[in-house]
This record gives sequence, structure tokens and C-alpha cells, in this order.
Amino acid sequence: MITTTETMISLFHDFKGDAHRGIHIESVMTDTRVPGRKSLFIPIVGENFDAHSFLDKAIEQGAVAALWQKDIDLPAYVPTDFPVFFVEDTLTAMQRLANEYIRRVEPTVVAITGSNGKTTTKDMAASVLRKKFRTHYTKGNLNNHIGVPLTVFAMPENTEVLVLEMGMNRAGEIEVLSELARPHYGIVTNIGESHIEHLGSRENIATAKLEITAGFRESSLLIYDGDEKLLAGTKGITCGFSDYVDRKAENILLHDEGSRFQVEGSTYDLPLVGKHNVKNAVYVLTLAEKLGMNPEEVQSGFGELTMTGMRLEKVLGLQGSHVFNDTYNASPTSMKAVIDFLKQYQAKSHKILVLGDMFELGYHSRELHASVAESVTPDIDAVLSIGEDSRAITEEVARRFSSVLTAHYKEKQELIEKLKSLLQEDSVVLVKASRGMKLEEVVTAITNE
Ligand SMILES: CC(=O)N[C@H]1[C@@H](OP(=O)(O)OP(=O)(O)OC[C@H]2O[C@@H](n3ccc(=O)[nH]c3=O)[C@H](O)[C@@H]2O)O[C@H](CO)[C@@H](O)[C@@H]1O[C@H](C)C(=O)N[C@@H](C)C(=O)N[C@H](CCC(=O)N[C@@H](CCC[C@@H](N)C(=O)O)C(=O)O)C(=O)O
Ligand SMILES: Nc1ncnc2c1ncn2[C@@H]1O[C@H](COP(=O)(O)OP(=O)(O)OP(=O)(O)O)[C@@H](O)[C@H]1O
Ligand SMILES: C[C@@H](N)C(=O)N[C@H](C)C(=O)O
Repeated sequence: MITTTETMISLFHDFKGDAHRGIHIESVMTDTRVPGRKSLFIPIVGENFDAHSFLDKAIEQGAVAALWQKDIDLPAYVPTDFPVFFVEDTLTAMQRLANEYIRRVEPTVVAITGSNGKTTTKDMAASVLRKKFRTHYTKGNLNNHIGVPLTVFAMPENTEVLVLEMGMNRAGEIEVLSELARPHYGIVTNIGESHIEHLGSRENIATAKLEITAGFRESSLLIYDGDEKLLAGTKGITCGFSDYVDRKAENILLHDEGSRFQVEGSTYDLPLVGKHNVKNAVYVLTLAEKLGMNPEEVQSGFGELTMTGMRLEKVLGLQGSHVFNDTYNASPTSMKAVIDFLKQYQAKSHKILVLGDMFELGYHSRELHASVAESVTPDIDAVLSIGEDSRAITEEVARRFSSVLTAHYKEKQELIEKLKSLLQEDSVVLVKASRGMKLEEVVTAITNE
């Protein structure tokens, strides 16, 4: 249950209809294409639609009240007793309602941001914390100005810990989300190059990520990447691999199914591959410790990870090959991190990289694409690229290593045909690009049906 129309009167004084009846509202509807029994309809003005034109459908789908932008005429067909709350802006009102719900439920709030690893760290945190607390967390990647409120509205009233992923591609966006959520804990996973097109520099990205402290309370705590020089001196707990961090991962053993590492003498086994995920895990175990969990409880959570797909997701490929689907998103930092993982992968020795364009890298996109080649070594047998700017990757690899097979494609089908011709039992393929490239289509084409 989210609220009642009676409670909403205290937030939104300008209303019509039988709001005083205290109608129970059990969910929020922002999409009339999805049923919402006893829901509050919040019409959002988007890129393709203005949802104000769907009020009739909303009522049909189960809405029992609605927010309404004051500068838009209310349709004549609206029943006189149907509660409508008039607001300046429905999105801002939705965020205010979410803040009110958090104040009512009073969970411990954990906010996670960073250029890479937000979803992974959020999923890890949820898997660990739910061992001890009633935990609600962001589903998938619903992490923006709309996704965060929707996550809050879906929170059960008995929630003890709320884990929110906070994304951004412009300055100021995380500040809004942090002030909405008022986190007790914040995590900054890393500072990469994601969305640098809009931010202009990594320094600006770091500043934007630190907006996560905007809504902090007096006792709130930041846990962050201590290896990142742009964050040096920030108040909080530093995590990472350097000797000077507060929580250092040591004695790291990377293997094909995950890793083993120690932090302050406690040993952890993480069933997630990649050294970058060791650091993500240190954020989580540090958070869990602050919430009173012991290493055994944390390890139990690591052993029951429920992860969102398309993040180094391993599937069986044609000819008995292994395929790692890392197609949700990509930036130079994350692309280099997974290439390092592929070089260390032991189960297969014929290693193929399929790399697509990375978006929103701005003016320096081509040189940032080329920089990915710095991680490629002759351990990699083939690099196939697709898109516009990723040609810079294969060109730079070819310049560095004549032994590595390189090819660039504009069309997925051509790349798929070449890739199928290369596959052998001993092959391992890693596929990665920005979301907009939709390279999961390549993964599908080379995996066993
Ligand atoms: C606004 C919205 O929710 N849109 C969703 C909608 O898109 P559609 O094009 O159909 O509608 P419009 O947005 O034009 O319409 C406005 C509203 O009208 C509703 N509506 C439409 C038709 C209809 O018949 N009835 C209706 O009621 C509609 O529902 C809208 O509310 O549907 C799509 C398909 O389901 C959704 O994909 C689309 O969702 C958008 C993309 C969205 O922002 N969803 C959030 C809930 C979300 O969190 N999505 C995440 C991705 C977030 C992300 O990209 N994060 C970035 C950081 C970026 C931060 C910020 N600057 C930003 O730009 O987002 C990151 O790097 O992680 C997800 O989908 O995974
Ligand atoms: N700490 C990290 N450092 C560098 N790369 C990372 C890190 N964590 C994850 N990655 C890489 O980034 C990819 C995306 O991970 P994830 O989806 O968790 O990040 P995200 O921040 O949620 O991304 P997005 O901004 O697209 O939502 C992973 O598959 C992996 O390749
Ligand atoms: C999906 C959104 N979070 C994102 O990462 N956009 C990049 C730049 C893309 O479109 O792939």
C-alpha cells in the first residue's frame, strides 16, 4: 500500500473529486499499457507520448486517482468523483510522493552510483543484505529520475533496507535522486568515461557522482573507489587494491568461475568473474559490516547471487564454445576490464573479442575507442568490431599485433557469418558494446538453441 487520497491532500492541496474518502492506493501507474489495480495514475510527458492523453485507458486499467499537470485541460469524460490532484509537474510530484513514502516506511537507504558496476554491485548488495534484512532493491536497470521513484513505490511497507541504483548522464541528476532518497549509505563504484559527452571530463563525472551525498543525513557514510585519484580526500571509506585504501582486497585468486580474495584476514569466494567484481564485492562486504553482518553471513550471500543479465553472462556457444554476453553497456574502462578477464580465462585458449561502438564519448570518441587496444595482447586470437567508431579499435590492434586477426563490419549479419566460421570447440567469445548497439543479437546467433 502506497498511500490514500486523504494523505495525498496533505501533499497536493489543489484537487477535485472525492479525495476525502481516503481511497486506498496500492500502486503507481505510469504506463496504461500495463494494468494497475487500485493505482495512482501519474501521466509523464515523454519523448514519444504525453500520457495525459491516456486517462480514460488508465481508469479502465484500474486507476482510482490521478496526478494532473495544471497547464493541461482535464478531459470532460472524467467522473466528477474521480480524485485528481493538480500539480505543476507530474514528474516532480512523483518524486515528492516517493520521498514521502520513504519517510513513512523509514528503511535504511543504500544508494549506489558510478560509471560502471552500479547494477552488479546493487545485485550483490541485495543478495547479501537479504540474508539478514527485509530488502527491496532496484529491478534490472531502473535507475533514473523515473526508475528510482518506481522502485520506491514498489517497496513493501515492512522493508528494512532499500537498495537504489542511481544513474545519470548529466550533472544534477544524481543530486535530485539523492535528495529524494536521503541515503544512509552511498557507494561510488568507479569513475570511468560513461556519458563523458555530456559531462565533458572525468573530473566532471567524479563531481556528478559525488552528488550522491547531496541527500546525506548527518550520520550517512560514503563507501567508494579508493584507487581513483579523482576521489582522493573524499570523506568516507575507501576500498580497492592500493596499499593506502581503508579496505584492501588481498591475495586475489582469479579463476574461470569467479575469484577468491581476502579483506582484513577474512576469505571470500565470489562466483562472479573479473577483477573489477572483486572491488565491487569489497564495497558490498564493507556495507554489510556497517549494517552488523559478519563475514560468514556475507559469504553466504555471495553464494546465492541473483544477477541481472548481460553482464559477463556466460552461455554455451556453437561448436562447444563459451560465450560471455556483456552487451548491456560499454565504456573504455569497462571494455578494458573485461578484456583483462578474457586474457586470464583458462578453460578455452582460442579467444575472440567482438566489440561494438561505445556511445556518448563525445569529441574524443575515436581515440577513446582506440585506447581499448592497449588491453589487447597476442593472447587474443581475433578482434572483430562493428559500428562506426569501433573501427579504431581493430585498426589500432592490427597496428600493434600482426598475429591477431582483425576485421571491422558495418552489418551484424556479416560479422556473425565470419564469427561462425571462426568458432571451434576451444573458442571463447566475449561480446561487448553500448546498449544502443544491441549486440545481444550476435550472442543469440552463435549460441546453441
Ligand atoms: C518515461 C518512460 O517511462 N518511458 C517508457 C516508455 O517509453 P515510451 O516511448 O513508450 O513512452 P514515452 O516515454 O514517450 O511516454 C511517456 C509516458 O507515456 C506512457 N505511455 C505511453 C504509451 C501508452 O500507450 N500509454 C502510456 O501510458 C509511457 O509509459 C510513459 O510513462 O515505455 C518504454 C517501453 O516500456 C520504456 O523503455 C520507457 O522507459 C524509459 C526509457 C525510462 O526512462 N524508463 C525508466 C523507468 C528507467 O529507469 N529505464 C531504465 C534505463 C535508465 C537509463 O537509461 N539509465 C542511464 C542513466 C540515464 C539517466 C537519465 N539521464 C536518463 O536519460 O534516463 C544509465 O546509464 O544507466 C531501463 O529501462 O533499464
Ligand atoms: N567496478 C568496475 N570497473 C570497471 N568495469 C566494471 C566494473 N563493474 C562492472 N564493470 C563492467 O561494466 C559492465 C556493466 O556493469 P553494470 O551493468 O553493473 O554497470 P552499470 O554501472 O549498472 O552500467 P549502466 O550505467 O549501463 O547501468 C560489466 O559487465 C563489466 O563489464
Ligand atoms: C541504456 C543507457 N543507460 C546507456 O547506457 N546508454 C548508452 C550510451 C547506450 O545507448 O548504449
